[in-house]
Amino acid sequence: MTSDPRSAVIAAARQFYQLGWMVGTAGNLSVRLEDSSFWITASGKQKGDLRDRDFVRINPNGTVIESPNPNNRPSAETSIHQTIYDLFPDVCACYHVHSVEANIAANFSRDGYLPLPPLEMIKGLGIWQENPEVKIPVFENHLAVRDIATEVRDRFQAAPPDIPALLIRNHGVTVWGSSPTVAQNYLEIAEYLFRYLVVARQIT
Ligand SMILES: CSCCC(=O)C(=O)COP(=O)(O)O
Ligand SMILES: [Zn+2]
Repeated sequence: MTSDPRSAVIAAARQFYQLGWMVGTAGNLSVRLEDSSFWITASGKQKGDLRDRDFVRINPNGTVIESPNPNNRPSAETSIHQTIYDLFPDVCACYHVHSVEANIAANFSRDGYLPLPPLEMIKGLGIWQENPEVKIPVFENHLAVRDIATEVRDRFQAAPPDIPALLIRNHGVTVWGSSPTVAQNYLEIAEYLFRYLVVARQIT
């Protein structure tokens, strides 16, 4: 029997919380199951000590199909996860966090993209090029999260992203991968690159 994939998400959330990326209930993490439904963190949960009961299971059309606690509401940002799973059939985990560095770095963007530094770490995002010119898409933050999700869908259908990540300005980063471990690695690399950009601006 395979273990419940929520355990990997709970461990990741604890680490991200300790890194200061999920303070004050910020962020939401999801994992997709074989039947295409996905578990997502319930809205407003403290992310440092999640339990299996702190999730909601969503079917691909966005409706709740399982809630271990009747008081749980799906993450307010479920529509973004739903959009990513719909656009990318091989994706099994989608992680969204709020770091200080991501919010500063997003403001270095131009014309809806943030160029990333050509560091060796880029290989960890699946780009194996000499002096890679990689950019992360940056979306405006909207009070109506569905508007962000619609913009993500429209833009990615027209131009798929270089890397499995997007930024929402003054909000945070979202990454996705083929498993919780892959998504965690992508998130750690993205945050490393944001930190690099912020520090580089300070010393150059
Ligand atoms: C203090 S976090 C504000 C909402 C947000 O951006 C977020 O990531 C958490 O929302 P959720 O509904 O998933 O708790
Ligand atoms: Zn958020």
